[in-house]
Amino acid sequence: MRAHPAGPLHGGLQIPEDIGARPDDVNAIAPNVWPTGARRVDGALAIGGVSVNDLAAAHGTPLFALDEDDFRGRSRDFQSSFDGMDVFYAGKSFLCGALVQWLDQDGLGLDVCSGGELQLALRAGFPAARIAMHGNNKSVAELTDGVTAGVGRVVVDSFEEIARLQQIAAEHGVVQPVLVRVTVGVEAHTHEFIATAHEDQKFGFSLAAGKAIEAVREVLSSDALKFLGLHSHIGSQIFDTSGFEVAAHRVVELAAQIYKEYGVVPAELDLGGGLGISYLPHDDPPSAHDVASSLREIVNRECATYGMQVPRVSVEPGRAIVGPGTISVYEVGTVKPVEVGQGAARLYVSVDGGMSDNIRTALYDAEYTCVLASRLSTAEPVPARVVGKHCESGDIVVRDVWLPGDVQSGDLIAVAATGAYCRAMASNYNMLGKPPVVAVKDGGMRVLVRRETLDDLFALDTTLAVESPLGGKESLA
Ligand SMILES: Cc1ncc(COP(=O)(O)O)c(C=O)c1O
Ligand SMILES: N[C@@H](CCCC[NH3+])C(=O)O
Repeated sequence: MRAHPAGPLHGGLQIPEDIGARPDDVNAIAPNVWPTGARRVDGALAIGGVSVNDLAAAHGTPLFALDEDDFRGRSRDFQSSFDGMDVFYAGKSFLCGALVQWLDQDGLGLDVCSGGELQLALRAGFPAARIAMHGNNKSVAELTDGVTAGVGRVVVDSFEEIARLQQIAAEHGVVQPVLVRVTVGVEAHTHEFIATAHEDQKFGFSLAAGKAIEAVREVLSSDALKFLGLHSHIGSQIFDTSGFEVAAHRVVELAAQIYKEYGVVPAELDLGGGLGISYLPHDDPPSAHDVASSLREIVNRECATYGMQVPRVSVEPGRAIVGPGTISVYEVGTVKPVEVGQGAARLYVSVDGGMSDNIRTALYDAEYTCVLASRLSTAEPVPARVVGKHCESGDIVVRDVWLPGDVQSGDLIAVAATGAYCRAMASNYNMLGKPPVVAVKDGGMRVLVRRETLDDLFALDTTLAVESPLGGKESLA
C-alpha cells in the first residue's frame, strides 16, 4: 500500500463551506443506515458475518454485498405489517433469480415493469398469478407474454393499451384482470424525477381530467377484461406520509364514484410503493408498520363515509425492502487533494466503480453514507468526495463525506444502502462490466449475480465476438 503524499489538507487549509459538520466518529457504523447487524470486526466492516476484506479478496471490487437476512427480514416485516393486504415487491429496484425465489417462499407478490423483468420472474419459477405488470408503454409482445403466462393483473396506463390488451386477451380466450392506474394529482415530497402522481408527466390516467373514470368505463365494457380495481403510485423515497394519505383518500373517492355510477365496487386498491429509507444517519423514515396502519385507517374510514365495502389494499415497496441491506464495496485507486477556492481543499478519493454502478448521485443528487471499511483509522478526518473512474466530472459516488486523512490506494470504501436502483440501473459506460451481487449470511458468501466480464461485453460486438487476440482471457475481475 502506498500512502498519498502529504497534501494541502494537512497544510492548514480550510474546510469547504458546503460540507456538513464533521461527525464525532468517522469510523462509526450507524445502525439505521447499514444492514442489520453490520459492525466492525478487527477494524473491518462486516455484514452478514463476512468482512469486506474477505469479500474483496474472494470476489474482487467493485461489488455489491447483499445481506440475505436483512432482505428477508424486511420483506417479512412488510408482510406482517400489511397483514390482510397484499405486498408486491417492486422488481425494478433490484431483481435476480434467488431474490425472486425468496419472495415466493415468503408469500409476497411481484411488480414487474418490463418483459425482461417478467421473464426473469417466470424463469425463477415465480407464480404468474402473483405478478402485477406495469409500464406506460408495454409492447404487444410483452402484453401477450403476460396474458399467456396468466399474470394476476395488468396495470393499464393508456387507452391504447386497454384496446391492445383487450384484443390480445380475446385472441387467447383469456379474461384478463386489470387495474387502472390513476394520476391522483399529488405533489410527492421527493426529487421531481422520481415523483409520479402530479399532472403533466407520463404515468396514469388523470383523475382531475376525468380520464381515470373513462378508462374504468372502457375496461368494464370489455368482455375480455375484468375490472379488478385502481392503482396509484405517487413517487419514491418519500418520508412524509401525508402524500400517501391524500392519494388513498382520492383513490377511495374515485372508487365510490365508480360504485355510484356503475354499481361496481373495485375489489382492489393498490397504493403503490415509495416508502423512503435512511441514506444518512439523521434520516428518519416512517416504518412499514406505521404506514400500514395509517393507510388501513384511511381506507376504512373513507369507505365507511361512502357506505362502500372495503376493497383489498395492496402496496408495492421496492427500495424499503431491498435498499438498506446491500452495500457497495470499492477499492481506492488514487487520492488527490484539490484546492476548491477561498483557501479550502477537499480530498478526491477515486474508486474502481462510479456512475456505472451507482447513477443516483449524478441523476438525483442522491446522498449516501460511506466509510473507510477495510480498517480502522485514527487519522484526523478530512473533507472528502468519493468519485468514480469514469470520464465525467459528474461521476460522483458520495459528494460530501469526512474520511480519515490517511485514506490511501488499496483501502476499501463501503457505501451504505445501495440495494435499490444501483445495480438495477447500472450501465457499461466506458466499457466497465457490471459488478457482481454477492449474498452474505451467517459468515458465508454466495454469488447471486456474477461479475460481467469483457468477454460478456465483446460477445455483443459483431466484430470483436469472433476472435480474441488474448484467447478470450480478458476479465474485469
Ligand atoms: C408503479 C411503481 N410501483 C412501485 C415502485 C417502487 O417504488 P419504491 O422503490 O420507492 O418503493 C415504483 C417506483 O417508483 C413504481 O413506479
Ligand atoms: N429510480 C429511482 C426510483 C424511481 C423508480 C420507480 N418509478 C431512484 O433511484 O430513486
